[in-house]
Amino acid sequence: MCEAGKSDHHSAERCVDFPVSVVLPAGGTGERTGLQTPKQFCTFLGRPLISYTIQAFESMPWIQSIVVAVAKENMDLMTDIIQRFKHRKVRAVPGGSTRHRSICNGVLALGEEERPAVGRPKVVIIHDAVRPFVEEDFLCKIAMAAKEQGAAGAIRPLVSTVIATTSEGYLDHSLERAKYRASEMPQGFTYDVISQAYQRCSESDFEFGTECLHLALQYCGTNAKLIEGPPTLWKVTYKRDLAAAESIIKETLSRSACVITGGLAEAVNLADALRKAVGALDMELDIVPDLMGDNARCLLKEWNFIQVSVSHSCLSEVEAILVALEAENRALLHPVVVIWVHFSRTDELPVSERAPTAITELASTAKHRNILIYGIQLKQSKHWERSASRVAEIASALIRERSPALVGQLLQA
Ligand SMILES: Nc1ccn([C@@H]2O[C@H](COP(=O)(O)OP(=O)(O)OP(=O)(O)O)[C@@H](O)[C@H]2O)c(=O)n1
Ligand SMILES: O=C(CO)[C@H](O)[C@H](O)COP(=O)(O)O
Repeated sequence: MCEAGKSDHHSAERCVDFPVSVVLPAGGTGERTGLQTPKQFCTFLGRPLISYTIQAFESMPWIQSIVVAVAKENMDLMTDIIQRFKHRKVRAVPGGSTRHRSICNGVLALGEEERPAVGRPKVVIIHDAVRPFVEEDFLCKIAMAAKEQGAAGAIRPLVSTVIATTSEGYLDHSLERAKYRASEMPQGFTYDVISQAYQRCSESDFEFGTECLHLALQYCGTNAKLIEGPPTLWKVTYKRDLAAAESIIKETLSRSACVITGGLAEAVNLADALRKAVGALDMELDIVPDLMGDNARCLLKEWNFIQVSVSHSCLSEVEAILVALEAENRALLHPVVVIWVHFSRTDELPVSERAPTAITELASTAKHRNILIYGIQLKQSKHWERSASRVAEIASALIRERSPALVGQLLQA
């Protein structure tokens, strides 16, 4: 059995040693958001929601292929998203007029796979495109249970009581809440169970049904294993859910940063003071002298960089970070934040007066490459440690907000 709870690719790969493919229904219009754009194509930090969901699955090495079912009118848009964000395992197929029809098209497409390297899957995971936060250890449990039982699905406790109403709008009866669960996604099925369920189900199921697990039970006699999932599995349904999703994405990107000091004693002291101060703001800092050799691992790990420059140094250190980030193609999926902290001596003219436009110009070029540069200035003085906690507050706010409007600004600590 899987070493449940461990979110590392290797343990998941050891557990899931059979072919798994994913169907993402993304053919809806998102009427309940009240927006023109279907919610799966709404963008967060410059990237559509559907790309976040795809990326979550694509990053798991044991997922062999992903089929996305989209409305015909959005097929070009979807193809563009797949190319722009370099999704490698994905194929788009036409969706249907209901969610079940879209899922069925995706399952059929898995059976008609033409690429010889991608065989018919043992297990098919079905997951709404509008649930972007899927964790590997949980998905692993669903895949394993689906292989063993034929079907498995995520559940959550109900937050409200479910009641039945009379046709006149009065209370008929209420259900005992503790006995019931909300059925969420992902769900997993053996390929044979889900394909037979869709071959056998009725037009009425296709038109009005909302539950794939029910089709497996009714048409294949397969009782699904139910597994309680994390709260982040919730479905983006209303406009407020889009704001909540954006806030979770920003929070995930803001947990840590890499501080580059150049090895100078004053910069290292400042970096240590920053580390203490951001600790109180729930952020962790890695402090390195440069991004060479082993330290280059920060380029692969971090979305945020703080370059501490002392005295007369210029923006060349920031330029070097940009070159390194571009070489790694780091800003493809998320905007990367680079904060230049300039620590000047008391007798020195502030950068804002020496080279007022340098940071603005550099930031404006970098912004087109999805790298957001901000500047913070502080002077060495007896009270510089107090200023250091101010730098930490400003840096943490810039990292959390990732505001394109503030790029190129040189703020005073
Ligand atoms: N004909 C449809 C309808 C829905 N879906 C997908 O099923 C998932 C869950 O459905 P839901 O949240 O109901 O999405 P919408 O149908 O788009 O929303 P609404 O009901 O508010 O219109 C979404 O990823 C949606 O794109 C689909 O693939 N094909
Ligand atoms: O969670 C579910 C799985 O059983 C829902 O049925 C699914 O997400 C469809 O959503 P909606 O009914 O809003 O189209």
